[in-house]
Amino acid sequence: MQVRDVLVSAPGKAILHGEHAVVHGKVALAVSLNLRSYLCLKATTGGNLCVNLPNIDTFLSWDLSELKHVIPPVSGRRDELKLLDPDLVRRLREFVGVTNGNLNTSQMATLSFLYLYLSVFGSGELPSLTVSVWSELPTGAGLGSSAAYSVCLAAALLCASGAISSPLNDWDHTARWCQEELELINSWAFQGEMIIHGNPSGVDNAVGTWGGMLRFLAGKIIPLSRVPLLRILLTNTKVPRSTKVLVSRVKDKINKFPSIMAPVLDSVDAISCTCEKVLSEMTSEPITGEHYNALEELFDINQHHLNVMGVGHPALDTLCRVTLAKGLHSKLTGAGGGGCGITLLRPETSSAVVQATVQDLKDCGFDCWETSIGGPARTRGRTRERAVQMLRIKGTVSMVQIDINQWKGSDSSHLISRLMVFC
Ligand SMILES: Nc1ncnc2c1ncn2[C@@H]1O[C@H](COP(=O)(O)OP(=O)(O)O)[C@@H](O)[C@H]1O
Ligand SMILES: C[C@@](O)(CCOP(=O)(O)O)CC(=O)O
Ligand SMILES: [Mg+2]
Repeated sequence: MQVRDVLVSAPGKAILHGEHAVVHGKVALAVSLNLRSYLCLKATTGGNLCVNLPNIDTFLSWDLSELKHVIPPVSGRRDELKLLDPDLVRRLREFVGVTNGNLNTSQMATLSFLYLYLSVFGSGELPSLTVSVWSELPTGAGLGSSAAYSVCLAAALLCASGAISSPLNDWDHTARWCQEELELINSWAFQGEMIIHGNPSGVDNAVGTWGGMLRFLAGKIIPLSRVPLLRILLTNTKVPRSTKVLVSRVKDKINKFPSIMAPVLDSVDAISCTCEKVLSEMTSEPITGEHYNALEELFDINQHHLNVMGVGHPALDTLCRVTLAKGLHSKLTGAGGGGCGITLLRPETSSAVVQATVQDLKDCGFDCWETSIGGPARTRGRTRERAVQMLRIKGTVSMVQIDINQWKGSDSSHLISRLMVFC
């Protein structure tokens, strides 16, 4: 079978409000980050399937003749992508040697890769491929690395199989797919997330696919096109955690104390809606200190709710305390239990204060960096460099034709060269 070589990229995300509650049908607001995952897929002739995942030290290869036996006898192309094929999952778990118990980092990534590969190609001849994925995102830290990984896999495999187009644009060395193709990528990425998370809401893969800021409610995705540019700090406490474990911990708590937890989830829903309203006001009227006061208070209230849900961590408490000492407000982002937090910076926050805060957080052993989210994200009518830069901010999943010179001197150059080793 003739497959196309593909290089794709998808962004990570930060959740402003609604993590966990979104799994239970409440509103979440999430936004793409200018940290991305990259995937290089190459057709080979060796009769095997190789996967290189340098972020998690996983380098594997299988004979296609062995893999063929994993495909269930009645497996065909499935159009219903809201549920996993239980027979294929069982066979794959046997194949990778975990029939019961939790999967580790490498097994989760391998299983979701093999699941998507066999689902996309299983009804025909299996192609010989080498797939390499590399990410700028910390893995398992709340910035949606699993979703960016799943979106890249879905986009690349669908593209290689010819199920979606490969519309490369010479002008900005990137290309985006049409809405129908993006919906297909998103629903396959959701399958990958189901293997990694167990019970994902779908918000992370939606941001990985469409980028920008989204309102997400029970599978419904509404892009928020008018949002102010916000300066933030992202802090990685480096405390490892697993989204799957935390999501199931919250579910247990809801089952144990339904009448106590329901109002908490409702309150988080109201926080997301209030935040959306404040953000919208900030684009339609002059921005005042009151807007920032409201955003800060919403962060504080939500952080308390997340502690009530049982997804806080002493390291996240430290983050909140250290930033508050400088007058800045923080909350965890993503599944919590460690991982990353987000701190809102006000327009008047001086670079001296930012630098001192970053230093204090580094002194706690955390990684911390300033970035921005939201803002206008149009790429049309700009120079190529600006377009590439804006695409990183806007963050839709895209095909990328990497010209290594383009990245020379940028922070990403060494990262991209590392990826190129595997391509
Ligand atoms: N670059 C990557 N390469 C391979 N697997 C990845 C990569 N990024 C994420 N993953 C998979 O996603 C899992 C982390 O997902 P999760 O616990 O949801 O955290 P996150 O907040 O980063 O999404 C990892 O254990 C791994 O299986
Ligand atoms: C906790 C949750 O709301 C977000 C998880 O994000 P992350 O995997 O921690 O980046 C789960 C979900 O929405 O599927
Ligand atoms: Mg995840």
